[in-house]
Amino acid sequence: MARKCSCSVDIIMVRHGESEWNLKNLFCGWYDADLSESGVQEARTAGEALKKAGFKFDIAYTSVLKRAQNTLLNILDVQGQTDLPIVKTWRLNERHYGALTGLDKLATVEKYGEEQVAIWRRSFDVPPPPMEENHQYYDAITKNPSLLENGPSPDEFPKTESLKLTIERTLPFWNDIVIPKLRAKTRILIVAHGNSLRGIVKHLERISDQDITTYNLPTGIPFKYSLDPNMRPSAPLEYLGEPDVVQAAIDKVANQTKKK
Ligand SMILES: O=C(OP(=O)(O)O)[C@H](O)COP(=O)(O)O
Repeated sequence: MARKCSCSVDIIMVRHGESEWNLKNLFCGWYDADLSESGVQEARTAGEALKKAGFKFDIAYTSVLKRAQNTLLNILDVQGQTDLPIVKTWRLNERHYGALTGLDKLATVEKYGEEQVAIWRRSFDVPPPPMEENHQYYDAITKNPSLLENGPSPDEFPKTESLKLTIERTLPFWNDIVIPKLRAKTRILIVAHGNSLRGIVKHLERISDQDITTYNLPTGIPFKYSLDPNMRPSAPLEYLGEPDVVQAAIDKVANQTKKK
């Protein structure tokens, strides 16, 4: 009888809980907004879901931005692995939202129209206009100590990013760091952002440039991939949450640019 092979390996990813700027409905990108009160609660609920499902990890990866880092710390606090090694990388940062950083999403729709904002927000390869030095948040971003310590080199530092550009700097992390660890059966938790994770999901599920434009990830709900020996998922991502709760959280993100 042929031996059954448990060759698949799981990886868990989470978009951080609601941030103060998600709550205010502002484009955030590389601005270092912290979690809102509900964001902290979402993170703790994510920790409970992981604990209930019995997940244990060997290492966690997160971005250099505090909304992702604090989500991770809250998850680990609840799930019981506060001593887990944590690696921070700018390659998991949210996409840089360029000149849109700090703008209200609905006010931006009113000024530029729904179609233009949809292109900036969800098109695959059209970046928002670049952030110039006179931008209100230029110094807050370029002088953020966390970004100076663990960020990109000055020549890699973006002024804006499309999803395509975001994927181009996230994939080296996936291919060079995550894949070898997964091959060694390391149990990995990644806590990152809406668009850096959309990039990874697009890559794994081979979602087309067109279809990714309507794909949204909810805040604070962990999802799992089981990857085969070729590091390909045999199925779409699986959320650790009730389907109606997941769908409501996805719709909330999709509707951020729609009038109530
Ligand atoms: O910073 C952001 O994402 P994040 O809250 O996942 O870090 C963006 O403002 C998300 O906005 P979007 O969903 O309009 O791309």
